[in-house]
Amino acid sequence: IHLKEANRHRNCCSFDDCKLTTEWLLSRTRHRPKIAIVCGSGLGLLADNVSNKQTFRYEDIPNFPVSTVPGHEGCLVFGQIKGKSCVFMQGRFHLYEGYSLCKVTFPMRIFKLMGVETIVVTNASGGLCQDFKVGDIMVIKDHINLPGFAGQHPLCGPNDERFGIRFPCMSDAYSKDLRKLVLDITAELGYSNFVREGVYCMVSGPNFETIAEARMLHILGSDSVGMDYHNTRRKKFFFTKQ
Ligand SMILES: O=P(O)(O)O[C@H]1O[C@H](CO)[C@@H](O)[C@H]1O
Ligand code: HPA
Repeated sequence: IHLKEANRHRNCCSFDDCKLTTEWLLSRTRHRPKIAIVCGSGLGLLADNVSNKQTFRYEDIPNFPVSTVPGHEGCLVFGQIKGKSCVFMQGRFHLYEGYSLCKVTFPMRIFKLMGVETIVVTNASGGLCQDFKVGDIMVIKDHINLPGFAGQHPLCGPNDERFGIRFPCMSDAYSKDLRKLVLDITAELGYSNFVREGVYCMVSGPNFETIAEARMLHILGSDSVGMDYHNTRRKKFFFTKQ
């Protein structure tokens, strides 16, 4: 038990650590998801209505951190939506919980090893754009990784090419096709008046921004700000709810 607890905080994000966790999961589920959905604060209910549901508590998964924030259930849920296998994170990890960014992003490596190709990330965030209203949904088209500027980055350290290249290109981080799909579908549903596109800025939290900080982030080009690490590569996109 002590070792299990220690591993939650130990970095243990090596290829072998990730392989162990992936094999543990794949030997316990028949699901082979191609889509992963990360549920932000209060959005865990997205996983409630999947068929053939199978749930693992984070505390039972080797090397997985646990959720410590209210509104983050702490479960990995496998299931099908319209016949497509998906995996949901009911609760994500944050830098402000005391986890390293390597640990915060650990599930992304597991998803990659499991064969996931598309990641949908959702979170609660603060609107900076004057046109946004409380409750609007923003589809993220690009981001500013503020902690990354100060060396807080999960890809710092030795690079294992099995996970990807040393210098990933980020000029097309969020899939244009998927973003268009969201905008088309929400328009069809008549939601266009509260669905926006914009630039998300990550800060470490846990305090919300001062007025001066919020103004600065807006001047720098951010439309919304949150404490969630979403630094992703291709084929991924995410929503953020203001
Ligand atoms: O939806 P989540 O991930 O919780 O995002 C944001 O919401 C919480 C603050 O209200 C913080 O955790 C912040 O990161
Ligand atoms: O206004 C905010 N700022 C940072 N993180 C947040 N998460 C929810 N709202 C906010």
